[in-house]
Amino acid sequence: MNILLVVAVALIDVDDRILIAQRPQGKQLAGLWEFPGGKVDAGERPEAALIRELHEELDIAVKEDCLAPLTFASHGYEAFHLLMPLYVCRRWEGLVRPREGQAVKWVRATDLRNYPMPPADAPLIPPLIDLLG
Ligand SMILES: Nc1nc2c([nH]c(=O)n2[C@H]2C[C@H](O)[C@@H](COP(=O)(O)OP(=O)(O)OP(=O)(O)O)O2)c(=O)[nH]1
Ligand SMILES: [Mg+2]
Repeated sequence: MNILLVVAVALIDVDDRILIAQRPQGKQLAGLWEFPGGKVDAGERPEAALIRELHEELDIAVKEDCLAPLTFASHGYEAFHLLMPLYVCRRWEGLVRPREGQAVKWVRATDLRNYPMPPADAPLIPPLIDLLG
């Protein structure tokens, strides 16, 4: 069994809303809403991977000490087993600007269930509701 390590983040704004992004057409799980992030490259530290992904996908700069671990997803997909730490981040530099054509939305934790997400993400929602209400 192949374990795929993916890092993701709940970016939280001053009104306690969370950023979700819609996976672009042509990608696996296209159309579903996800937490920004992506695959950790070989030899890359998870936090460095997340900082890189946030720059690539959203054009923001995040400092490592602004990333706090919250929970993780562990989910068996057909082709691999996903292990995905979820960080929270309330501070970054720059304005969120989707660079890969993806739609983004700021939503309350209690509204996350209204957006179809990958199956791995369902267990991530209660800890976010606990944190933010
Ligand atoms: N970023 C992210 N990926 C998720 C979430 N939930 C979930 O099952 N995944 C899965 C979908 C993909 O199989 C994998 C992430 O892969 P990806 O294709 O987004 O990786 P990436 O950003 O590095 O993109 P790429 O360069 O490989 O195209 O994790 C989530 O909330 N956020
Ligand atoms: Mg990604």
